[in-house]
Amino acid sequence: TGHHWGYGKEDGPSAWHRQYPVAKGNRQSPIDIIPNEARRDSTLGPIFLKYDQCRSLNIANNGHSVVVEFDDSDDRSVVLGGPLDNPYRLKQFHFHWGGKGCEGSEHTVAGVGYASELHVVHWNAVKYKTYNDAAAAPDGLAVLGIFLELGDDHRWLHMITDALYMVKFKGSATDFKGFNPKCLLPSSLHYWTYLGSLTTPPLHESVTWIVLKEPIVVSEKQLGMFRMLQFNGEEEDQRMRMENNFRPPQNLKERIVRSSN
Ligand SMILES: Cc1cc(=S)c(O)co1
Ligand SMILES: [Zn+2]
Repeated sequence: TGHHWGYGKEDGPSAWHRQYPVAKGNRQSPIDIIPNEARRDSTLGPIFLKYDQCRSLNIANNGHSVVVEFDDSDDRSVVLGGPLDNPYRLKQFHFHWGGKGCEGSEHTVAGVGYASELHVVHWNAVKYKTYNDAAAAPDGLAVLGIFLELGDDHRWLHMITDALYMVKFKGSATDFKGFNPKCLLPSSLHYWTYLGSLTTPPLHESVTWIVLKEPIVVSEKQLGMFRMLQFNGEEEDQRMRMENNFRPPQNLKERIVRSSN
């Protein structure tokens, strides 16, 4: 009920602080990553993505993005290593993108954005009993950020774009079994890491960000399929194309970004 947040003029990122004051906090995301200012940290090991036993469940339109959810009832699929003190359980992944031909990533690199950004969300089930507890804790979440740049068709992205017509409207969902996000990774797992937040309300400052340096390549045609999604529900008479669902970079404040070797 009541006025919900969105990406429009009245309800977009510049207005979120009214209902979510943490929007002006000290560890907000995304940020502009400046490679030359990132601290190379030899104590930062590689990250490991153990996704072989992952079990995808469904794909849904939540009115803000398209989300693929996983069975997180055990430690079958986790991310570990790098800046993380223990394994974090795979929960969901979703995307942020721009309008046709425009930038739509959330993190930028030396002021330059990409066409889109994939977020793979994991939670600390070692320290927290539920995802919701973890989502509100300073070391509760680990989100892998992967940039999408425009070029040739991505060999596997069609598995997602082929399903988008089933989740056109807010509140729609459909079965989505047997999808392994490993197929959406670039060849290198070199990364930048820093302490930040969710990039959508409630903007909890609970995320250890791991942003991969190497983008994956998708075609304008494939990315255009995401823009067939709508922010609105089927019953709403105001049709709003789902695009530009990204938050702009936030103040780094007293943080440093570290770089894997
Ligand atoms: C949990 C979660 C994380 C991100 S980054 C997002 O955009 C929405 O929900
Ligand atoms: Zn996100």
